[in-house]
Amino acid sequence: MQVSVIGTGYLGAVHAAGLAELGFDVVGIDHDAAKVAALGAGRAPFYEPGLEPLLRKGTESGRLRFTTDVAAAAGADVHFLCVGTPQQPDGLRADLSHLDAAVDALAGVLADGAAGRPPRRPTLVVGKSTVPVGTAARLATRLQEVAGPGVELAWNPEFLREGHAVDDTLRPDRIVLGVAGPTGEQVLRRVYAEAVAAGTPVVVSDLATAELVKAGANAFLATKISFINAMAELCAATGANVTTLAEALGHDVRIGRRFLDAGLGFGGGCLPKDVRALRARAEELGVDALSFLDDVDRVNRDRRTRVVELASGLLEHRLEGRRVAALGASFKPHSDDVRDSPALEVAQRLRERGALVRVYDPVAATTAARVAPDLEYADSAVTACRDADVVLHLTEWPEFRAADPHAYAEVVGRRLVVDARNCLPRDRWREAGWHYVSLGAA
Ligand SMILES: NC(=O)c1ccc[n+]([C@@H]2O[C@H](COP(=O)([O-])OP(=O)(O)OC[C@H]3O[C@@H](n4cnc5c(N)ncnc54)[C@H](O)[C@@H]3O)[C@@H](O)[C@H]2O)c1
Ligand SMILES: O=c1ccn([C@@H]2O[C@H](COP(=O)(O)OP(=O)(O)O[C@H]3O[C@H](CO)[C@@H](O)[C@H](O)[C@H]3O)[C@@H](O)[C@H]2O)c(=O)[nH]1
Repeated sequence: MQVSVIGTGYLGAVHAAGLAELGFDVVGIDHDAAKVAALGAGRAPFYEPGLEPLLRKGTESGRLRFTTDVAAAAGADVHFLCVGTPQQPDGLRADLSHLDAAVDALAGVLADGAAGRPPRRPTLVVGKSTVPVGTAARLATRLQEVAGPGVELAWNPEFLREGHAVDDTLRPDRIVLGVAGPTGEQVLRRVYAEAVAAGTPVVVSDLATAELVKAGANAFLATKISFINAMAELCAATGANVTTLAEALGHDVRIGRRFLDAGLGFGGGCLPKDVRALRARAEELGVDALSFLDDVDRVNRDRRTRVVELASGLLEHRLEGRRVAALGASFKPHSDDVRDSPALEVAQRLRERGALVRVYDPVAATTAARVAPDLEYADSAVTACRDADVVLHLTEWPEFRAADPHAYAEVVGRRLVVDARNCLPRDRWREAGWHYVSLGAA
């Protein structure tokens, strides 16, 4: 089976490499020539553990290639849409212009009689991008108008996590198939045959339900994080400990411990924008019941302010010229993605207030420097801490948790640390002479 993957960013590049690994002939299409060149040479244009070996294996076998030319999709039987659906400038709704452009370009290639296209070949187009409910039905109509009735659209949302993307792609925890016609389920079951044989549950639905599964999953995860962060505020006000609280709540299997890590809150290219887009879409449809998502977003944004204020307070609210060491820049560990990164926002806000902020991140210095060039970047945590008046632990990379607080203590100006991810070994830091402050525990 020949497959095209349109949009080869964090989602599409891994999906394309994963499908080649499963034995399909794959062409990845993206209009970013630099990305295409890197991928074609077997190099990942972003940090994702395990992706490069897969890319190299695929490209060397000839099963995986990349191009900027959408006409290369003509020979494929299945086309996956993986382009971005970022936030519109209003900061709420999803911007579907990339997806519309990709569908229009693909429809032109798939139209009966288009150059290089065998006539009347049945074709499946599969949306994987995260979209507001109703998008798939609109795109299905658009595709059939331009490309003819032989082209069917399905929606197959993606649940991969950055930092675990390869494993999540090859061994997903569920497969959701939103289908509108006879071939969608049949073809996608062939695509995912290996995972299905290994016992991965498959949920088949209509298009709208599939779109809502994805939006619902991310909104639920975000709600869980904001819930524990709201409880962390209460812990801070009462001297209770949010980590112990989360542990005890998590023993109830109906609740579960995962996604109850209180701290600086959620960021990235997915959760923040998807929560806002779901809220905005519900409002457009006249459904007010999801208005609580405004609070989920507000609680989350407040965490960043709280860390800025905590750091400022420790420095007697005189930030001008004070040295701040920021440990972490990416939105989460094992990723170099700084889209809506809480860590980077805190660093930038302190810089705007006059602090001299030196950042260290094991992999995200390059991506961070692109969007925040006015911060200083160090090549090690110890270098970032040199002469610092306060140290902020902002992204929970394992190396920060494992570090010896004595090593940092020897180089800093003052032994003040804000553990914005609540996971440094506080007793060890205190024993090493640090004034340790966290978000949600005394
Ligand atoms: N990043 C994730 O972990 C993840 C996981 C699940 C779902 N998603 C969803 O997947 C979608 C893509 O997310 P991403 O993080 O990979 O975004 P991204 O910005 O990393 O990648 C999108 C890619 O699409 C390309 N593109 C845009 N318009 C194009 C066009 N007309 N033709 C060809 N290429 C085009 C861009 O150049 C870019 O390389 C979004 O809807 C996102 O919400 C992302
Ligand atoms: O208990 C927790 C868990 C996570 N986070 C933060 O939440 C954000 C998102 O984390 P995570 O969900 O692991 O990262 P993503 O790679 O953005 O993955 C989410 O977004 C993807 C894109 O839609 C989905 O495919 C995934 O299923 C969904 O988990 C990060 O900033 C984390 O630091 C917390 O603050 N506390």
